[in-house]
Amino acid sequence: MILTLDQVSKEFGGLKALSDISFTVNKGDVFGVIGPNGAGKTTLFNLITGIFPPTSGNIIFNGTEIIGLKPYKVTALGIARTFQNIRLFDNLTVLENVMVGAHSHMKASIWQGIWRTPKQRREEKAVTDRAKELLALVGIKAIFELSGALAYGQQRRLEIARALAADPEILLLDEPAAGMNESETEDLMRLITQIRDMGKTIILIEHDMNLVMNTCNRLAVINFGSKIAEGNPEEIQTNSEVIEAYLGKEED
Ligand SMILES: Nc1ncnc2c1ncn2[C@@H]1O[C@H](COP(=O)(O)OP(=O)(O)OP(=O)(O)O)[C@@H](O)[C@H]1O
Repeated sequence: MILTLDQVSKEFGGLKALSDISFTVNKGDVFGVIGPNGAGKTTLFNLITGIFPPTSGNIIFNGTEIIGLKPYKVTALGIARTFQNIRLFDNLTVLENVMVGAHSHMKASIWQGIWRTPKQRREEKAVTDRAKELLALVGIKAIFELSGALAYGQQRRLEIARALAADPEILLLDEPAAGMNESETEDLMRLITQIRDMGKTIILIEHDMNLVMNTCNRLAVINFGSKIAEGNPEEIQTNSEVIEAYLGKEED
C-alpha cells in the first residue's frame, strides 16, 4: 500500500465536510473518487496535500504520517496534484510553467543562483530537458507560448505535466476532464493510462463516468461526506446505494 486514510474527518465550523473516511490505495492503482457535487471530494485532496489538516484521523504515505506537513513538504515527499480550477501562471511560457513544477527537486542554493555555477547550469539543463519530455508526453507542442494562450483542454494537460515535473509517486487529478470535449477526453484517458504505465499511482476525482469506469481499477464513492461504497468499476456500477445516490442521476 502506498497511501492509507484512516478514519479521516474534516469539519468547517459546524459543517461536517468529511466523516470517518478510510481507504487504502495500492501502488499502480488508478483510484477513482466519485460522488455528487459538494460531497467532499476536493476536501479529501486538500487534506492529502496538506492544504489544511483533518479534524481527526490519520493519513499515511509510504509508512509516514503526513498530517500537519505543509503542502510543499507533501509534494517533496512524492504527492503532486492538479486543481479543479486551472492554476497556471498565465504570464509564463508553457515550458516555464512545467519548470516551476520541478522546483521542489532543484538542489542548487540561492547563492549558486546568483553566481550561476556549473552545477546550477547542469541542473537547469536537466530540468529544461525533463520539462520538454513531459510536454511531449502530454502532447503540447507550443512550448514557448504563454500558457494563457493555450486552448482549455491543453491547459488541463499542461497542469498534468507541471504536476509530473515534481516527479511524484502519487498524482492527484481533480476533475481533469472538466470542460473537455469527447475527443479531448479520449486523449486524456490514454494519457492517464500512460502515466500509470510509467509507474505512477493516480487518484482521480471525475464526473465523466465513461472515463472513470474505463481507467480506474478501484473506486470510492463519497456522498454527504461519507464513503458509501468501495470496489472495482463493476461492483460500483451495480451497487444499489451508489445508483440511488449518484449514478442514477444526471450530473453536470
Ligand atoms: N475551505 C472551506 N471552508 C468552508 N467550507 C468548505 C471549505 N472547503 C469545502 N467546504 C465545504 O465542504 C463541502 C464539500 O466540498 P468539496 O469542494 O470538497 O466537494 P466536492 O465533492 O469536491 O464537490 P464538487 O464535485 O462540486 O467539486 C461543501 O459543503 C463545501 O462548501
